Amino acid sequence: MPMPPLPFDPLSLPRDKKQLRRLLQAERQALPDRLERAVQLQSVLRIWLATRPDHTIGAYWPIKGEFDPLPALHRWTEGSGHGTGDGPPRRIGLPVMNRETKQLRFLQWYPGCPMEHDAYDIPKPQGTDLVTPTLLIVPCVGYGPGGLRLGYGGGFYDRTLAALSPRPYTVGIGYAHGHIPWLEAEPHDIPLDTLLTEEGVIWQRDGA
Ligand SMILES: Nc1nc2c(c(=O)[nH]1)N(C=O)[C@@H](CNc1ccc(C(=O)N[C@@H](CCC(=O)O)C(=O)O)cc1)CN2
Ligand SMILES: Nc1ncnc2c1ncn2[C@@H]1O[C@H](COP(=O)(O)OP(=O)(O)OP(=O)(O)O)[C@@H](O)[C@H]1O
Repeated sequence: MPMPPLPFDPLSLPRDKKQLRRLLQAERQALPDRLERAVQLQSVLRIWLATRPDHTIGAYWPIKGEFDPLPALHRWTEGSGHGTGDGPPRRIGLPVMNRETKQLRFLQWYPGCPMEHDAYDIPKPQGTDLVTPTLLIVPCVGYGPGGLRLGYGGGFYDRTLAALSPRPYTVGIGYAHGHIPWLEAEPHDIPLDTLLTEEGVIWQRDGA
């Protein structure tokens, strides 16, 4: 289903990364039809997940108007191995920041599990099992060509991905207004494998 045009002017995006992050977050909060876009993105994510072989997925608890991936993921946990009905259990992990290494680890989450706040006041699971996701759902403030991602500027995902072996598959998720056609990679940027918006699978790395 095509969405109505976005009410923002992409030509007005500032070149300065700090200002760009701030503007895109304000645009996201101000999206007049964010609910409709979120519903559309839930369905894009749910359908895309059905193509994946994973049993453990790392996600995030939405903040600052981010898309909430947890409804689609919770539904995913209720299915099992490629529709055969009896695959291994499916698990969701949420990120926990390590202050020293500035990397993320993932603790199992299920609806109603014990939670506490992290250093940025983001809810995180408390005392649940550490999990090893084979797929990471990565929230994007913005995104550029070739799977390039703009986050909040902490560098947590890049650091985490640089340290992980094997590296999980990464799917970036965000609303279409976050498209920055001229965004350029910095040396530490690790491109995403796939990008999803409410408009569908908008990018996929060759061979991914
Ligand atoms: N929902 C969600 N959870 C997540 C992330 C994310 O992007 N989204 N992260 C992805 O890495 C990690 C947390 N990273 C974050 C980094 C910065 C800020 C933040 O609020 N930054 C302030 C500026 C703070 C400063 O300059 O010191 C801001 O944006 O106003 C929040 C989360 C792990 N959890
Ligand atoms: N692998 C790494 N090793 C060391 N420093 C890194 C690494 N990756 C990123 N950084 C540092 O983290 C900082 C923020 O990176 P960047 O601007 O790419 O953040 P971001 O991806 O937008 O944020 P986030 O992942 O937290 O949402 C940069 O100053 C960068 O030097």
